[in-house]
Amino acid sequence: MTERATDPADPTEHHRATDPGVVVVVAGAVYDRGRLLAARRSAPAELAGRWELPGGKLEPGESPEEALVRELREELGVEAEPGERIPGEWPLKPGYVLRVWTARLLSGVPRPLEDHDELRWLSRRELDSVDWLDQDRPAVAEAALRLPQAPADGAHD
Ligand SMILES: Nc1nc2c([nH]c(=O)n2[C@H]2C[C@H](O)[C@@H](COP(=O)(O)OP(=O)(O)OP(=O)(O)O)O2)c(=O)[nH]1
Repeated sequence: MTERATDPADPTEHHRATDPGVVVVVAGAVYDRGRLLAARRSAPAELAGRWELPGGKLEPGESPEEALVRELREELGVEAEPGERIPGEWPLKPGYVLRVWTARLLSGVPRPLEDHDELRWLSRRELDSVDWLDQDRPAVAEAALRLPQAPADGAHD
């Protein structure tokens, strides 16, 4: 069984997830050095070849942040730390909504282990260079607004 949302219409809804009507998909706007991670789906056929934010369905008893950490570990082989939720909620297919959290890589190099066949790190000006799933575009636009500045060339820590 998959965990479901209470009020898919309420963008202020952060953590309640009990409505039997809607499946919550939690995805990560994973940032590293001023770039956003994009993942190309390998399945199902109708989504294959399109790009998305990595993540997956909230499982019963999990917080969204826990789900995100689990999904990024399973799909990409990395450890990540969730940050803020990106305000908003985006309908996917009927009965599914997308919620997005920012995330920062703690360790590992992302690899397309599950559900994806290619990964790319995109700078702000490269964000339109991949064919995002239509339903992800508003979330990606919001994620872009929060893209941390890349360290300046030659900058010292
Ligand atoms: N992860 C993710 N899924 C998305 C996005 N946009 C979008 O339409 N989807 C769809 C694809 C899938 O139908 C559904 C998420 O399912 P999934 O297959 O990624 O989730 P999962 O890992 O929990 O799936 P499962 O294999 O355990 O069933 O939402 C997105 O940005 N990220």
